[in-house]
Amino acid sequence: MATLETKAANQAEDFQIESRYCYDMLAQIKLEVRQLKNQHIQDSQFVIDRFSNKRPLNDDEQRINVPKAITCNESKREVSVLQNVANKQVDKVFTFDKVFGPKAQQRSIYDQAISPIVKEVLDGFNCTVFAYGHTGTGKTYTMEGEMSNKAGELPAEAGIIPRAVRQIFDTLEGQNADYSVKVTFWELYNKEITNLLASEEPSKSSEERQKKHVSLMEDGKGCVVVRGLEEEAVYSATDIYNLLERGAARRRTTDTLLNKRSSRSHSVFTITIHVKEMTVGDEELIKCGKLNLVDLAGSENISRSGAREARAREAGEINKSLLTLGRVITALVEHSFHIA
Ligand SMILES: Nc1ncnc2c1ncn2[C@@H]1O[C@H](COP(=O)(O)OP(=O)(O)OP(=O)(O)O)[C@@H](O)[C@H]1O
Repeated sequence: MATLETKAANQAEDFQIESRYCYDMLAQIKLEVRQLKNQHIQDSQFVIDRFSNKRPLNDDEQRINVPKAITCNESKREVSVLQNVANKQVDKVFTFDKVFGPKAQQRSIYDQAISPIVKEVLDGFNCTVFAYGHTGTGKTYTMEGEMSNKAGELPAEAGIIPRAVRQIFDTLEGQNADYSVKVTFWELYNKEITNLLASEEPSKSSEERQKKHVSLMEDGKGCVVVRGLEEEAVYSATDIYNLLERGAARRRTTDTLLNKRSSRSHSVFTITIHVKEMTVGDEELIKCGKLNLVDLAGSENISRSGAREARAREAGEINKSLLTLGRVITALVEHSFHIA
């Protein structure tokens, strides 16, 4: 009899295929939701862009000659999943807003897919970028990559988060703006939220630390807030890189058959920017934009990842939450009032 976890895993997989999210060991899907909402726009509107990014084969995969599972056609914006059914090649073709092949560099993905979103955040919009995909496909690499080198320069392998941070500070400083920037970084593991930026309290046991409750609540205005999560004020890109390094090192990861350092949690890094605008008369206008950068835990085929017992339960939780997220996004796209 199928366990609840296995059912959730199977449902998640079916969902991914049915809802045209092509998934595969080698394919990484980035899904981004931009919520256009600020002081001047009352109605919020959602724009969904889907990007597909295929990572290159790693050394182990090349050594054992892993067969090609997908191909990308960047100009046609298509990803084909290669399938052989009863000795017949029956490929499935998926179309995206933009497809990045295995040779795509971190910089080009950022410039084409993310930089326009960061500009909107600086204009006072709230935007969210999700990295979504099968385990081991490069979500954390794309979101974090290499943070920054000692000289504070961006290395070629820097991912979306360090690049977004750099763009935000370069723009604000270039405009000579009167601004403040705050960040939060937290992870959702099973049903527990952990503040990844909490200061170290070596005297306290992990049990005691967990008692400091951080929980998801509704604020009564239809918005979700994370209660107990303190925002950290930051004054430079380097401040954020230091915090990020501390936070990223605390994320729960484990060794699976599909990824040596697999993230077992969803992580959410949020940058909130307040910019003082010109004043008219006595009125002072503050522009506020928020950028959420979400690195989701990998959707997982439990048998292929080698997960057992607690790990299989954990994978079940991951798949269940991804399934729910998928349903929420589908409901937003269809402007439904209810989530099926
Ligand atoms: N474009 C790329 N170029 C080179 N190496 C990559 C690329 N994408 C991913 N990798 C490497 O592949 C491995 C798996 O990537 P990563 O940990 O980012 O996957 P993930 O999707 O976050 O997995 P999980 O869901 O299990 O956490 C890492 O060693 C990473 O450095």
